[in-house]
Formats: sequence, structure tokens, C-alpha cells
Amino acid sequence: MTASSALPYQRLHVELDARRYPIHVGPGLLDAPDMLVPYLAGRQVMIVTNETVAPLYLERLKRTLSGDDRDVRDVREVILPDGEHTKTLASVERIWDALLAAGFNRRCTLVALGGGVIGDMAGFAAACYQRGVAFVQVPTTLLSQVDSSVGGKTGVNHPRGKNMIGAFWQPRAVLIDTGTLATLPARELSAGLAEVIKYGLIQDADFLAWLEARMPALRGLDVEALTEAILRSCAIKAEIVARDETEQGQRALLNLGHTFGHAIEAHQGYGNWLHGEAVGAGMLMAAALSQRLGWLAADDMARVETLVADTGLPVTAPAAMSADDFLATMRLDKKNIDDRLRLVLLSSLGEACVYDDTPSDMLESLLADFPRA
Ligand SMILES: NC(=O)c1ccc[n+]([C@@H]2O[C@H](COP(=O)([O-])OP(=O)(O)OC[C@H]3O[C@@H](n4cnc5c(N)ncnc54)[C@H](O)[C@@H]3O)[C@@H](O)[C@H]2O)c1
Ligand SMILES: O=C(O)C(=O)C[C@@H](O)[C@H](O)[C@H](O)COP(=O)(O)O
Ligand SMILES: [Zn+2]
Repeated sequence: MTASSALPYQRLHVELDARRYPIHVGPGLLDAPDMLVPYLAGRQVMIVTNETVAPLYLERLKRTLSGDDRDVRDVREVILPDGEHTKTLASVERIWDALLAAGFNRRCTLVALGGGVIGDMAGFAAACYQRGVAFVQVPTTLLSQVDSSVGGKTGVNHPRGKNMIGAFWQPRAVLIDTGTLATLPARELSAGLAEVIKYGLIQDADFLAWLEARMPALRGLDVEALTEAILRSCAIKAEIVARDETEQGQRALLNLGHTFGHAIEAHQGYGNWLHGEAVGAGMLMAAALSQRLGWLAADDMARVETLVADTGLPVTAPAAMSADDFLATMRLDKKNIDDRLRLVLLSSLGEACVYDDTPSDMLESLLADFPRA
């Protein structure tokens, strides 16, 4: 971070009937037992992390969770390999194996320490272990802080499609220590900013304009700008999830750019392209299609292109991917109903819709014409 933060920690809530849970945001929260311990189900705690994040933050979290003489907890860890390609059922089995080896019961809590890959897998492991145990999200990438730690989508990839195996399973709390962003590689920061831009595009034109002005500060790790981006993003996500927890309707708007992006990720074998990068290119494809439908003006399209480029994200699709490659994966997308492709498109900047009537020749020509590199 470029500035040491005088900001206090802040808190939002996800309002899900009786299952309201907090999102704590602030610097140094990894060291704050008050923000974590009240959300544990019992004395058994399994931290799920990976080999990149463990050397950075595991010991601090263990100290915070371990308790004192009066209140001792059994805190274990499972350290998984790193990378999107490891987001598989086999990795989740390693979590279950560790839980059983430790003799953990239904009153245990899983704590996900890491990015979205760890959070999605730990959440899914928690959803299934002994038919469901508590879990807490401690996200350490920008992407996981603004998106994946909130809302309860958990799961793993399948070679044929992204997040194809999973469950909705909400965390008991989300603890966002903004200090962890200091160690995040610049490329991962840009990937996280893709999901931040998404919120502006789908429902907040003012936020979009703020992002255009503040992108250099965000990429420069300005702590106040990042904190504001996290709070505004989480507020939008929490509000959409509260309206439509299991994606019966409006939650699908959070999928802007993902139908195209998931096709890129699956085609690449979940390597090379980061999720946020694929979403960045996918949002450009969705915007370009919206322009062809006559919904987005050329000036608006240019604003989206400039913002995505200024974020350091790819503005082209992979050279090796044909229109048919895109369509093969897009046909398996979870949003589709019967044979109809449902895409999230932009009705204007700051407003999105789910649309299932795109003329197939228009989509095919967009997929063929979109720039490749
Ligand atoms: N559940 C949801 O709602 C949701 C939403 C968005 C994305 N996702 C999923 O999230 C995943 C992407 O998440 P991601 O972008 O966090 O990727 P990631 O989990 O792979 O993390 C990115 C990289 O950063 C490293 N890292 C994590 N924290 C770090 C830190 N503080 N300092 C240094 N390195 C650190 C990780 O080890 C990894 O190498 C995808 O699988 C995507 O499908 C899920
Ligand atoms: O929370 C949601 O809903 C989202 O769609 C957020 C997305 O950013 C995220 O990538 C999510 O995992 C995609 O879900 P999927 O159902 O399309 O696999
Ligand atoms: Zn996403």
C-alpha cells in the first residue's frame, strides 16, 4: 500500500432472512480475534489455504484463532497446491481427508485463507462435510475481497465447464484484511479490478465514472481508493445476493462477461488466463454485442474499452479460439434454459439485463470478428 491507513475498520451485512452475516473490512483484521472468534461454531477449526498464502499469513491467523488458556481451540491447517487448475474435486477431497484425520465433527469450522480458488473449494468442502458445517471467508486477493467471498457460490471446475460442480453455502462471516493486498502481484490486482468494473457496468454509472478517475490510484495500491472500491463492490453484491440468493433471476447480472470468460478459461484448461482477465475480455465481448444490438452508443463502447485497457487487462481473445470453440462451451452455460443461450448484456452503461434472444448470426459474427492476439 502506498499510504498507511488511518481508516477504521468498516462493516456491511448480507441480509439473508435469518442468516444475516457481516463483511468486516479494514487493515490488520487478521490479528483481531473479536472479528473472527464469535463466528466459530465450536473449538475445532480447519484453516484451508495454499502454498503461496501460507508462508505469508497462516501463522498470524493461527495465533488469532488459537485462543488463550481459558479458551483453547484445536486449530489445524490443510495447505493445498496453488492455481486455478487445482480447483478440482480431488483438492476438495484432500480437505475432507484432513477433517476426518483430525477427527473433526459437525461443530467444526472451516476458515478459507486465500483467493477465490481456496474460498470456493473450502466453501464446497464445508457444504458437504457431514452434510454441512460452518465456514468463514478470509479473502486475501482483491478479486476474492470484492466478489467470491460474498454470496455463497462454492464449487469446483470440470474440464468441460467452469464451476460445474458446487453448492450454495453461505459463510458465517467475511473478514477482509485490506493489508493483505500489499503482497498481491500487480497482475492479480488487475484481475480483481475486472470484477470491480463489472459492478459499475451492471448497476452503478457513478461508480463506473469514479473508477475511470481513480484507476491509477487503485493500480498504485492507494489504500483509501482500494477500501472504497471494496466497500462499494461488496455493498452491490450483498444487495443483489439478498434479493436472489440462488440465482433464480437478477443474481445472473453478476455474470456479466462470464459466459464468454468461462469459455476462455475452460478452453485454456484453466491455465494462462486468470479468471479476472477472462472476465475483462468477456465484458468487452458483451459490450460489443450490446452495441451491435443498438443498445450501447459508440462513445460508451469506447469508454468500456479504455477502462479495461487502463486496468491492465487483455482487450483481445485468445488467438487459438474459434467462434465454434466459444459456442461449444457457451452452450453448457448454467444460465441457459432449454436450448436458449442467456447472455448478460448492457442496456446502457450502468444497467444490465439477461437476454435470450440474440440473433445467432449476430452472435456468431461477433465471435468471429472480435480481435484476437
Ligand atoms: N464464488 C464466487 O462468487 C466467485 C466470484 C468470483 C470468482 N470466483 C472464483 O474465484 C477464483 C479466482 O479467484 P482469485 O482471482 O482470487 O484467484 P486465486 O485464488 O487463484 O488467487 C490468485 C493468486 O494470488 C495468490 N494470492 C492470494 N492472496 C495473496 C496475497 N495476499 N499475496 C500474494 N499472493 C496471493 C494465490 O495463491 C494465487 O496464486 C476463480 O476460480 C473464480 O471462478 C468465485
Ligand atoms: O456471485 C455470483 O453470482 C457471480 O456470478 C459472481 C461471479 O463473479 C463468479 O465468477 C461466479 O463464480 C460465477 O458463477 P457461475 O454460476 O457462473 O459459475
Ligand atoms: Zn467472476
